[in-house]
Amino acid sequence: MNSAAPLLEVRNLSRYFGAVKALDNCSLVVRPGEVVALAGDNGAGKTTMIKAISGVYPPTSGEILLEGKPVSFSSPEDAREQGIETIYQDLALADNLSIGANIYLGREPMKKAFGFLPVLDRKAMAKAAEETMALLDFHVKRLEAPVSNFSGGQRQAVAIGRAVFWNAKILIMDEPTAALGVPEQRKVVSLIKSLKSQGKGVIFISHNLQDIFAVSDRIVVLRRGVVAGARNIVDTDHNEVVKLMVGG
Ligand SMILES: Nc1ncnc2c1ncn2[C@@H]1O[C@H](COP(=O)(O)OP(=O)(O)OP(=O)(O)O)[C@@H](O)[C@H]1O
Repeated sequence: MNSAAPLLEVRNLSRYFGAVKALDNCSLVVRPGEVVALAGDNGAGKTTMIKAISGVYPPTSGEILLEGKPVSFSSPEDAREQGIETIYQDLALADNLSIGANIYLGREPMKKAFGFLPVLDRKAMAKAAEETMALLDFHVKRLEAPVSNFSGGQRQAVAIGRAVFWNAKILIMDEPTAALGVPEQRKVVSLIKSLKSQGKGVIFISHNLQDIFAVSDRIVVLRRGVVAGARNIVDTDHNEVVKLMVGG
């Protein structure tokens, strides 16, 4: 059992959209090196939960604590700066750019050429790409190739690498394996394991119970906006999780 102090604590979080209680009094905890799966049927509140944690929606009520301190986020950029990075299914990569350029996307490193002219620091980008991908133990033949050349799993690695490079403490992943073939799903599962070993906290949404059981320490099941159950993965099985998801 992981008894470290929580990296992230969500306390009694609610988010209403008019009369719709998308999330009602939901709590969860993520410790360093822990993977927490967020599961639930369509409309259960998973997306609302990650959007509330990542600064997209202010909660209607409740508290978010990061390393024990209450935080509030004015935007996803603000959440990112405080260490919470969300990777959506579209990955937000610029396809025509290299891994290094994607890592620095919107935060391009500049250097002075000839003592005065600011130019892109391509060496810094290449170094970031090399070091980050090595840290994730993920290897591609040509680091400088546009990321459009890469497979779905490799692109997922680039998006994860970017978050790691910028010191994310918590990575939230929305269906990271959904659009991938089986070998690529395995790669992403091993990437998530490497995040664990670096002490990151991971929250991931998945409909795929096999992936959930392969990589998670705990599972939080939402149903109609409330936490239907939270289990250590070793204490539950597919049957129980499905029951929690559908109710009754
Ligand atoms: N912006 C919004 N305005 C009004 N209602 C919303 C909004 N976003 C979500 N909801 C409602 O809140 C509930 C939870 O939706 P949410 O998208 O969080 O579920 P989900 O578990 O992510 O579902 P899915 O697996 O289908 O993506 C649903 O009833 C949804 O219709």
